[in-house]
Amino acid sequence: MTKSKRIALLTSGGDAPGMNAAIRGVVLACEKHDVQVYGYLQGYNGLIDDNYCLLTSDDVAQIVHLGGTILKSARCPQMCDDDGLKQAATNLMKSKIDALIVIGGDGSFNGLLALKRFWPGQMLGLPGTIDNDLDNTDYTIGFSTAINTALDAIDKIRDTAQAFDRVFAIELMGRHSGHLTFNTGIASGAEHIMSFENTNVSDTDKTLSELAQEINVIKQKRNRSYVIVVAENLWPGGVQTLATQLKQSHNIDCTVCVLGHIQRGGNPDAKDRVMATRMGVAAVQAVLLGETDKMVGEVNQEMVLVPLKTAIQQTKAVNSHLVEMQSTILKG
Ligand SMILES: Nc1ncnc2c1ncn2[C@@H]1O[C@H](COP(=O)(O)OP(=O)(O)O)[C@@H](O)[C@H]1O
Ligand SMILES: O=P(O)(O)OC[C@H]1O[C@](O)(COP(=O)(O)O)[C@@H](O)[C@@H]1O
Repeated sequence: MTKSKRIALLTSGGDAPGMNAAIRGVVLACEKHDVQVYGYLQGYNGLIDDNYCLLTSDDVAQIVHLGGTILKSARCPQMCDDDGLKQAATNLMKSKIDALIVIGGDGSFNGLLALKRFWPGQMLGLPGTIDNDLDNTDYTIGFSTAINTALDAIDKIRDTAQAFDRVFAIELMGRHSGHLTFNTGIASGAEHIMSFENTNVSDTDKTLSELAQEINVIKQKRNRSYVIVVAENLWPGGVQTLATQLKQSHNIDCTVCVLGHIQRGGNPDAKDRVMATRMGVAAVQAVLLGETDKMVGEVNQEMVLVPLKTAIQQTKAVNSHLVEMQSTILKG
């Protein structure tokens, strides 16, 4: 790649701690190779509205430790129709962009593949989502930090739960995958994990009775706190409904806490900062080598390039050993 090459960079979908570290990695690697970085703002909206700023090492000097994303993020429905895609392609061509790097989740990668129909440039994706649901990478940017954030919150809930011998149901994010719920549940010593991988919601009465029985057994042995972690979008009606049903059907008081967007914020931990930086640099190297339509992933601590199509073919399953282990050491 010669001096005049241009890379467009944007963050899309749910923001994730470590996105800024990835942005910094891209910008610093580009500066080493005299590549200009066009930072498009607010996800794909920036491409459609031609809203960008040129990024230099000065702009990324103090961001490695910051959560969120300096480029802002968004969900951009216009990318799902041809008019939006054509507008994005026109703007990329107008600025003579050679390659587009998108930091986001599987939806954002679908956006890249859709844009391919109208724009011939190189495309690279970096996995950025707290959900860790992208296949062909061991981890996504933000997952590790989100677990630690949730863990910190649950440890605090445990203190008050223990003081009152209360039952708590705590809802975790993850959209339709249980990576956050399972890992946080195990790390926090939750008495019960309710996630897609281990919970039958087709017969909620049965599941509820079994849960109530478990809670009662523990409470009879010795009154103490009981923490249930619940994946969002799992229980019909949500976690509040679960608590109401426990009271109505089994006379068990259950306090609800929805951790929500707190899991998306905060300073990225060391693991996310290092991995995101590596991924940003690896993406630029891939562009310089002429690669396209690939996701940069981390497998066994090595950077890998995976075709975008393969990366989004299926959602990454929660490690079955974790699910099995949990059912061995604790019911639920
Ligand atoms: N099928 C698609 N075609 C075109 N663009 C898409 C498609 N799916 C998602 N996108 C774009 O990617 C954005 C982010 O996707 P979303 O699923 O919300 O988050 P994530 O990238 O974190 O999975 C969407 O708002 C949209 O702009
Ligand atoms: O902030 P929003 O738009 O309500 O989205 C919430 C969703 O975003 C996430 O936090 C992250 O998901 P994505 O990375 O796929 O966008 C999910 O866990 C959650 O279901």
